[in-house]
Amino acid sequence: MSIDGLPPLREVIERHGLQAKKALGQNFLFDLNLTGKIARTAGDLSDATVIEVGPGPGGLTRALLSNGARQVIAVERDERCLAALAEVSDHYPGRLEIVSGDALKTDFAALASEGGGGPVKIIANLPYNIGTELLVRWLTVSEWPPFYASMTLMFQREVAQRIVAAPGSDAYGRLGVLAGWRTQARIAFDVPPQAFTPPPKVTSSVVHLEPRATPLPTDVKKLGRVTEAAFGQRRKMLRQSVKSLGGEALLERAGIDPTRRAETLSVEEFVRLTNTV
Ligand SMILES: C[S@@+](CC[C@H](N)C(=O)[O-])C[C@H]1O[C@@H](n2cnc3c(N)ncnc32)[C@H](O)[C@@H]1O
Repeated sequence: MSIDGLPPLREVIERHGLQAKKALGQNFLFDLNLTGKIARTAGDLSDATVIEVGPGPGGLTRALLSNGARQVIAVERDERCLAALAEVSDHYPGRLEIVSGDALKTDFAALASEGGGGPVKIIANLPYNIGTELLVRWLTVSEWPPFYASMTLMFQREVAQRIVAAPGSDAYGRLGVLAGWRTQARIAFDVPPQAFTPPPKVTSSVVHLEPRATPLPTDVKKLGRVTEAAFGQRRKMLRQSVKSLGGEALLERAGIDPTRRAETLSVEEFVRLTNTV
């Protein structure tokens, strides 16, 4: 037995024949200290509805529940994992809802509204192949403040660095502007490849994001067009890179020096530029 009273994860995996599938981005976490650390990064869960994407055999799910999550709603695509997850659900009666399906086809706001109330916290060791796409969807939800109070998510470190990047750094680009527009994001800690089974090729990082207290209103599609143009030619001066959107005249109207480059603009300046287009 593990400290949570359930069988050790390695045994669960073997008993249910859960060989990791690469196509599903399956890199499992067995270390309860580590899954506990991820759960604690999300803060107090006792009042929360937690949404987890990709519970797999239930390593992180178990940590969320043993760290007191009032309710966990977990969306898993791999039907082979459902029996193992049902055992976790039996161990924590009434606290784990398993949704069998594809996260990319899931309406998370609707799912959250079916929960028992309290703040919604998204916590996941995401499959790498769909992690960025899911994050972008959650950042661009039309209702603001959003349905979630926070997101605590595992990414490849390189992606995590792009999410939290500040102006002036090489990692700063479209993803950083989008994340900074809507949230305050920080890297909580790194996780080495050998913490996973099987180990991925690269180091991972847990990122914690909270919606900005003061929103920066703009049109997300327009913001996307501006950052695409600006970072499409990131080494060029803005008067050149945003020429198709109005070039020098636009930049002057927005009060931005046309000789600057995209990577020097703050998120607030990108929003101002977008609202001037
Ligand atoms: C990196 S593993 C994490 C597993 C487990 N949470 C852990 O930490 O050990 C990613 C999980 O996401 C699941 N997954 C992959 N694509 C998915 C999708 N489109 N929708 C829902 N789950 C998906 C995989 O089957 C796998 O269980």
